[in-house]
This record gives sequence, structure tokens and C-alpha cells, in this order.
Amino acid sequence: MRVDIISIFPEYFAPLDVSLMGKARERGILDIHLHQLRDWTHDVHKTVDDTPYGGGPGMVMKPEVWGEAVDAVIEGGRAARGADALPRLVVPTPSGRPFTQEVALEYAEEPWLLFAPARYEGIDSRVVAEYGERLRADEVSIGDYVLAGGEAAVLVMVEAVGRLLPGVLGNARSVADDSFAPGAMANLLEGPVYTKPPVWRGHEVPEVLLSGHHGRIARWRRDEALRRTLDRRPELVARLDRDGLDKHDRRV
Ligand SMILES: COc1ccc2nc(C(=O)O)sc2c1
Repeated sequence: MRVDIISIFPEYFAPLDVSLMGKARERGILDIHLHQLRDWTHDVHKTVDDTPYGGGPGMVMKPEVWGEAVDAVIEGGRAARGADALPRLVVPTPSGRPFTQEVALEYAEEPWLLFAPARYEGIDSRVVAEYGERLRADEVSIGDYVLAGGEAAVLVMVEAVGRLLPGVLGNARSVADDSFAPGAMANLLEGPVYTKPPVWRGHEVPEVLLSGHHGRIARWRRDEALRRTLDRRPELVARLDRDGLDKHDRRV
């Protein structure tokens, strides 16, 4: 997967050089290209923003600069991926549709993502309109809070998507057992996890996990996932369709 990120703070993405994402890049599974938005300005101050039409607080990012940057990055990617290749454009914004595990799985199927994190009050809305005419352009939010800019959201999304790519996680089952993963764990939070020692400061590991009885362990884990979800995210349990709850679940 190719990932292009255009930002006025490309240094913000240094964390993508370490840990899982760093290894995925070294192994060629993830091909990340960072771009400084100000490289596409033409004034001495490298201006990327201006006052909002209609008045109001803050500044809006200029469409001309973003347009030149996105065009150039697409051309650059096409040199590597073919003359007709197009990325999926992802613009983080508090007003976007929720970024969920389902969206992460969808993005993990894309060969090329282009992230456009904004600062200030956001990017002139004509940019998404312009590119939405010829490629898939999404406005997404990672949560119901407002960040100082889209860069942190891009870091979150690149990690959530990157870890789903084949070969990135050592144990493929880890993805299947994720909270929110499709299948048996869909809409359920992961339950508690334990490792050695069996007793730590008087806290014992639940006996069932030491039993070696895989059926009982699987049942216990499901019960704990359901219990935790009911306690912390009751609205997710409502999403569990009738098939998602088995006869044992009703007693949790
Ligand atoms: C100005 O650009 C921003 C500002 C806040 C913000 N918050 C996001 C979120 O997903 O919560 S994306 C995003 C982009």
C-alpha cells in the first residue's frame, strides 16, 4: 500500500518510522511518502491560509495551494503506479463521518491512500468537491472531540489501517480477535488479558485461563467481552443482532 501525506508539519509523522509501522515500511508492505504543503506556495511567506468568506473566527486553508499539491502528489504516485492510478483521498475533519474499524478494513483494501490533514479552520470545501468528481474523497473524524489539526487523526488512521495489512502483525489471529473486528467479536470490546505470574501482588489470574480447557476459556472470554461492553459501551450491545447473541449470552 502506498500512502501519501501532505501537511505543513510533515515532521509530525516521525512516529511512523518506529515499531510496527516502521517495520512494515522497511519490509515494503507500507510505502509512505511525506510532503510539505508549503512547497506549493508562491509567495515569500509561503502562505497557505486566508480569512473565511462570510466572516467568522480563524483562517481557512487556500484551495489553490492544496490543488497544486494534490495534483503534484497524484502525478508522483502515477509515475510509480501507472498513468491511470488514482488514490483515495482522506481528509480528517471534526465534521466527517466516523472512522471505525469497518472503515479501517475498507481502507486496508485500497492500494493507495492520500491523506490531507488540515490546520486552522479546515480546507476550502471546494478541494474535496473538486477531487470528489474523479476519485473517492472521504471526510472522516476519529472521534467526537476537536484536535488542533488533522495530523494526529492521520497517525491514528495509518496505524489502524497499516496493522491490518497482511504480514504486518506477527499473529494474524490478533486482527480477528480485535475489538470491533467482524465476526464473533463484532461490536464487542475485548475482555481482560493476563500473563505470568499467576499471582501478582495478591491479584490472581482467573482460574479458567489456567485450566487448559479451550471451550471454557473461549466461553469465559466471550462472557467477559459482553460484560465489559454492557458496562462501558451499552449502545454497542444493542447492535448485536439476534444472531450475534447466543443462548448463553442472555445470562450475562
Ligand atoms: C483543522 O483541521 C482539523 C481540526 C480538528 C480535527 N479533529 C479531528 C477529529 O477527527 O477529531 S480531524 C481535525 C482536523
